[in-house]
Amino acid sequence: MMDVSGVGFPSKVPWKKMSAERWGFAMLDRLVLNSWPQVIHPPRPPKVLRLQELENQYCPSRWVVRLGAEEALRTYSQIGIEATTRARATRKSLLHVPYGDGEGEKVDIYFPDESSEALPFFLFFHGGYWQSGSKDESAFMVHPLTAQGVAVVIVAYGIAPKGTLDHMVDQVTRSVAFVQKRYPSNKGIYLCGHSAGAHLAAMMLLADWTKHGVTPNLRGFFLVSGVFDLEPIVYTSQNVALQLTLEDAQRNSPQLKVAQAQPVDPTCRVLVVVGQFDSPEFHRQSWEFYQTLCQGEWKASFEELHDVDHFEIVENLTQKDNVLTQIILKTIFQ
Ligand SMILES: N[C@@H](CC(=O)c1ccccc1NC=O)C(=O)O
Repeated sequence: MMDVSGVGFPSKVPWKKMSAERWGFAMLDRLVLNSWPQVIHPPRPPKVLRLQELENQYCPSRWVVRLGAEEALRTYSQIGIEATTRARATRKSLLHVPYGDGEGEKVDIYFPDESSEALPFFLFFHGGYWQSGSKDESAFMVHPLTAQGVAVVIVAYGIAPKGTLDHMVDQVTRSVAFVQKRYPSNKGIYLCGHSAGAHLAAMMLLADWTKHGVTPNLRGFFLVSGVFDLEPIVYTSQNVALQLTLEDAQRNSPQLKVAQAQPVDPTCRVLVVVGQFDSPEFHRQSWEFYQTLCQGEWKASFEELHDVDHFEIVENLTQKDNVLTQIILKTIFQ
């Protein structure tokens, strides 16, 4: 018998909705990943099977239970486009504002009705495995947040294969510094990222602001269904466009570095949140990152959101009475 007693699993995954075959693979994969690179007994399964399962774990659309994978991706994109069209038509905004000289280094800023600049600023970094998505389809949360007096900034960054991950991290750092410089009387800067965007937001926990001539007034992080240890990504098809070496992946893994980093402001909140229907690997990534934050001096919390998958978790930010929208507003106005 395999000893699975050490295989910690922090959350309620929808086992009932998951086929026995998927459950078996998921468990097998946890055993392999948790013991990687040591040899485990009984012998490891054939390499091809492990790679297939890794691929599966890191393909969020395959874990959507309410829709087929392609339809889930289409719906996500459609809701993002609709929310962005509505935000641009109904909110006061500054669109395509450059935060740097590089191609595509632009932000869209959406404002509440009041004309003050002494507002909380909420920056959003979209997902898409650092190789898809754009600010032009990612203004999900603009309506409910601006309605409550929060300025929302949707950030564009140069995706792969043109952009490298190191460059994306640098761009995101400059976008945060830009907002602080442009709105020095802000009432707090809050960073939110989804999936790959949560990784980019988490890298800001490690940023060296001295190089940027400003220390942003960072008051909170919302890391939604993120990837914080990039090593497994190297072995998936996502790496065809990304071309990460193991060293690139380690250098850009907040999971490996955040325990040693010092918060600029120890009262800054870090919320790690994952959807109930995210894959076991996504649950592991979020839970382990949260645990590591707790070992350091970060004021971290963890939420598993009931009855949502990798895409609904962000789609629902279009709604004011959604649980995550309410958590965000409570954190900002506590
Ligand atoms: N090709 C991926 C797409 C994906 O992962 C994704 C798409 C939109 C927003 C976030 C995503 N995941 C991580 O960044 C999939 O099929 O799930």
